[in-house]
Amino acid sequence: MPLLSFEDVGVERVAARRRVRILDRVTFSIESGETLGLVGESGCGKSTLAKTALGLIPASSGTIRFQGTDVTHSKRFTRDIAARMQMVFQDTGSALNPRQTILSALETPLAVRGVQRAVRRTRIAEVLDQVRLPADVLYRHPHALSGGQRQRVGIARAILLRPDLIICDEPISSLDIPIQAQILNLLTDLQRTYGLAYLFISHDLRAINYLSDRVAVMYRGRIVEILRQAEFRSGARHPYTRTLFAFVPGQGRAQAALSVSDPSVEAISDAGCRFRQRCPLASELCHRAEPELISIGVNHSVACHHAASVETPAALIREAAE
Ligand SMILES: Nc1ncnc2c1ncn2[C@@H]1O[C@H](COP(=O)(O)OP(=O)(O)OP(=O)(O)O)[C@@H](O)[C@H]1O
Repeated sequence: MPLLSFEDVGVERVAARRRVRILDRVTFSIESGETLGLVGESGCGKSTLAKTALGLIPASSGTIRFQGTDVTHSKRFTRDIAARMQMVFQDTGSALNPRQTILSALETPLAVRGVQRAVRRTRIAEVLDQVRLPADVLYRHPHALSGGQRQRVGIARAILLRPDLIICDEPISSLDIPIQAQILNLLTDLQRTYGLAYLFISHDLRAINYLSDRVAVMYRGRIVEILRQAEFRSGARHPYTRTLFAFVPGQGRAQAALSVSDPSVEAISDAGCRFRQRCPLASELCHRAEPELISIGVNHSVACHHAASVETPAALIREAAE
């Protein structure tokens, strides 16, 4: 049984008095202890997906299950499930209350669950040690800490209740490069200690590659490909996934492809493939019908009419070498 699963999940919001579809038939699952990387350009719906998983944004359609329990509607989102699914945010500053000391930020989730004071203090000392923060941070306020230290506090708070899944939404993008590497290593160590699963959302393809077992690629509100990390670079079938790595090894242009923001939401309601305007393979069929996300192998699904016929980057590289 997967830890978390989305089946055909849709999210609609009202913007400028119009209903817009932000997530469209999103389907994926995360197994216990694995890391699913989620990548896609700005505005494609990654944060919305994260908040929907946590019950913070209601799904308009589809089914969300956590360890087999249907949690699509927030009423089913019990305190127990909320404890087992935690989040680490991008913005280390606003994720913590500026008026609260770190001790109070870490004590509150335990106190509301009725954990005794002495047990709370022992657990807080334990998680501080695990995120490699000195005990004196407890008496400071968030503004007195560096960005990296604040993110460690965010991670400490996320592991306090021993969750099964942590959703990390761009957890390193506001940090300096050396600190980013430390946080990635910390996440890896904690995964081993707790048997954690991560949904790891990032624009940083190197971070995605470093941490993920599988990678889900999102484009304008839909998951267009899911594949094993080992195949992300060389076995991708969707033309959008392939553009992400079209310019390796420098990766600069790939990052540019990820930061393009053209989520013109109206286009989502069109009948055809949402990537067709940017796709070198677009055919008449792509203009007419939206491709479904279908399995094309072990741990590999793709939503492209031409997935079976296109050469993978690995094949193209081999061809060029011959
Ligand atoms: N409350 C809302 N009402 C209407 N539209 C919204 C709302 N929240 C987000 N959107 C729109 O939904 C789309 C997806 O937003 P979301 O923040 O999930 O994208 P993202 O992939 O996380 O982007 P980024 O990488 O920049 O954080 C965007 O076009 C955004 O403008």
